[in-house]
Amino acid sequence: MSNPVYLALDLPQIEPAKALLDKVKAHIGGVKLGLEFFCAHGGHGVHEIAHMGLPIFLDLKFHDIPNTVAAAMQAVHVYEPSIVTVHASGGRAMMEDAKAAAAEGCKVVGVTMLTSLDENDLAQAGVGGTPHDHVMRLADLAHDSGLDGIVCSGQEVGEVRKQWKDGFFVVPGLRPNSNGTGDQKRVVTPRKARDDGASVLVIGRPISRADDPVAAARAIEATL
Ligand SMILES: O=C(O)c1cc(=O)[nH]c(=O)n1[C@@H]1O[C@H](COP(=O)(O)O)[C@@H](O)[C@H]1O
Repeated sequence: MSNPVYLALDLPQIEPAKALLDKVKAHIGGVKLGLEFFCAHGGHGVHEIAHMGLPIFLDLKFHDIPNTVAAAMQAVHVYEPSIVTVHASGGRAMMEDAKAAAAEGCKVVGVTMLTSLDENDLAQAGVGGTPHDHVMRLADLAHDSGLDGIVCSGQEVGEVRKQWKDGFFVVPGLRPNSNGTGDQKRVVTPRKARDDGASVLVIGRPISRADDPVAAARAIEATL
């Protein structure tokens, strides 16, 4: 892929979302439509964005019993996504069935530990060890379940890439500088994530909330 940046189009209104995408599309490689977009605009909104010509990453983070996730995976064939997310903590049978139900050529990736969490959050949930341990454990499970790759932070992607050489790794929680990490706790720069082996760089607010989104997208592209 020439440009690994997928813009997270987390916007509550469809027309501003389309206008933003139209402005920055020359400087990104794809678009990520997540829970906020899907709940606000539904399948119709996905089709409208797909018509703009960029690959679609449908980030609905499926997490349910295997039968339900497999049916949901079949239902999203209609959007022809290039990437779909499930939660790796949904377990082996769920991931196996999700991958079996995915369309040919669609990458199914397992969300390991959200980039908004740190070691304290793990401890509060009763999970021992470091984020690194937790991500590596779930990466092994996702690999053994036949997924194409995982979602993890840029702080782990280098180690995961060493273990899973042909994996497809999606990295969010990216900040081009130290300003405004917001709700993200495990952040790195886009350049570091790419150098450490990320396949896709998910970037939202550093572009969508910038005073000049085109300049922001261009500046990120120039660092890669
Ligand atoms: O699956 C994701 O895309 C995801 C996983 C994760 O661990 N952390 C994470 O931030 N994301 C998504 O990546 C995007 C990050 O947005 P920004 O923090 O605005 O760049 C959001 O759309 C999140 O839903």
